[in-house]
Amino acid sequence: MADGASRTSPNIVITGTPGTGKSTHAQLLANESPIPLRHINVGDLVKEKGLHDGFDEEWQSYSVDEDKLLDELEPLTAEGGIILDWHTCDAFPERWVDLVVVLRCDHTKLWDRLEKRGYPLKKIQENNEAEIMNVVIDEARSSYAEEIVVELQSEGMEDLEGNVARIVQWIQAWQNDRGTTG
Ligand SMILES: Nc1ncnc2c1ncn2[C@@H]1O[C@H](COP(=O)(O)OP(=O)(O)O)[C@@H](O)[C@H]1O
Repeated sequence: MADGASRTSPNIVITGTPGTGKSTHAQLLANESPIPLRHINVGDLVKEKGLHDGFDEEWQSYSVDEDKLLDELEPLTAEGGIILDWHTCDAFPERWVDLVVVLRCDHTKLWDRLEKRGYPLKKIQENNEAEIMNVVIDEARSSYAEEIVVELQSEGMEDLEGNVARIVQWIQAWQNDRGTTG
């Protein structure tokens, strides 16, 4: 069974309330990483591969079939070098994951981002409240070892660039620790 010790590239989860900047971070990280990383937008994968039990009109979201999702992701994560971009993280087994980045954003900024995205008011309120109530960071801390969970602010471009530079440094250190560089 593949675990962190057998991977030559790390698997990185980028999580956070919708609108905190997961996809933006994941794309920049995939571009700037010293090793090839594949960005998987889990929400898009669920839609493309039909890994759900239908669309919930009230909440404007898919009811994800987690068993199907995990079966789809298992062989990909076994190889390593994956960025998992999703608004929740506790479904992913600990053995898959080397680093969990939880993005945070001031709730008024988040509200504006979600409004621009055209979300219905109910969905904006739900997500805004989740950010205020620390839902995703609490979930990450209760699902993974403390030392692999990193909480980062994502409010401006300087945050984005600094966060990605920090994750790149972490990747280099991860490789050095395992003697997989060069
Ligand atoms: N650190 C940041 N600085 C400025 N704008 C950001 C930042 N992070 C995200 N955004 C903007 O917020 C919006 C939502 O970002 P996105 O990456 O799609 O979020 P998520 O994947 O978490 O739903 C986008 O318009 C993006 O450009």
